[in-house]
Amino acid sequence: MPVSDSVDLENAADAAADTGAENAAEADAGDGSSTEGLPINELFYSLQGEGTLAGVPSVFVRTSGCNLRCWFCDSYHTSWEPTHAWLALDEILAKIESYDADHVVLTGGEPLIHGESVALLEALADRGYHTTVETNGTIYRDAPIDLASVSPKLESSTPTAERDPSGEGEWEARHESDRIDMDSLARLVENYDVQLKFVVTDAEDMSEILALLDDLRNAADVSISDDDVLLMPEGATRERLEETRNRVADLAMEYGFRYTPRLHVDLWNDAPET
Ligand SMILES: C[S@@+](CC[C@H](N)C(=O)[O-])C[C@H]1O[C@@H](n2cnc3c(N)ncnc32)[C@H](O)[C@@H]1O
Ligand SMILES: Nc1nc2[nH]cc(C(=O)O)c2c(=O)[nH]1
Ligand code: SF4
Ligand SMILES: [Mg+2]
Repeated sequence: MPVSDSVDLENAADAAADTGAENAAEADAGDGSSTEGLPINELFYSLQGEGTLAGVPSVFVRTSGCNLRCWFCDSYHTSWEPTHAWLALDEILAKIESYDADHVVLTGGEPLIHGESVALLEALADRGYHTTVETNGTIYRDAPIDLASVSPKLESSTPTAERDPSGEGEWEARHESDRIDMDSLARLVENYDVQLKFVVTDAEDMSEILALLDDLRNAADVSISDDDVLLMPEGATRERLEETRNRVADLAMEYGFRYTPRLHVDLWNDAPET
């Protein structure tokens, strides 16, 4: 169900030169109070494809800019080569309200690098929407979030020179040092309903997931159920998912975690606005 009424990227010429997180974050006054709107890469209506709400019709708001660079990022034009239109909150809300949906998914890029995401979430809560935020878990913000869909990044996401999609590993060290922030993860699980959604390629990812869960259970003063831990196969295309999904399903059964499909990839492959 790709949607025709997508955001206008034609005015984004300046923004296209943007390196991502740095410039996008400049719009944030640093105290979560920026008023410049948000850099929007796409805004569309689809089915939630991942996690415990898979299958729920939802409006997706995809901000641009990210503080990490996963080599496998399925949203290349929000991270490695960001493009976006700057939209005022009113414009974003009007587009969301043009769809007949109760659920809104705020994603990116990394939506929580933008202070203005808080204002958007507050406006959505005022209007009665259920909000999911898809986040890499490195940034905590206080906002009305119904489901924090947190996807901590494993070592297997790091863009080494061999895996870098657009360079020779320039982001490797920064990604590796920033990908886990235990304090932010603990605050997220303490303050929100959370699903922890790990992108898994093979069995080598599992020891890191177990160690991270141990650390997080020690750091947070709430309990974390294995039911809230989801294994998601790595793959931005149907072809790639064919290689990973059964392996990951077997790992979910072996370790007693949930498996989540990537419904949108099954349905629409890697088409934009799906
Ligand atoms: C593009 S990210 C945006 C939100 C946030 N930056 C994050 O990573 O959680 C949305 C979701 O897609 C997942 N993802 C990105 N690329 C993927 C891939 N190639 N295979 C499986 N999941 C992927 C992320 O882990 C995250 O759960
Ligand atoms: N259909 C659909 N479901 C999704 N759930 C999380 C997504 C994301 O990119 O954050 C996503 C997405 O891009 N499409
Ligand atoms: S953290 Fe999310 S948006 Fe950023 S590069 Fe990784 S998958 Fe892409
Ligand atoms: Mg996606």
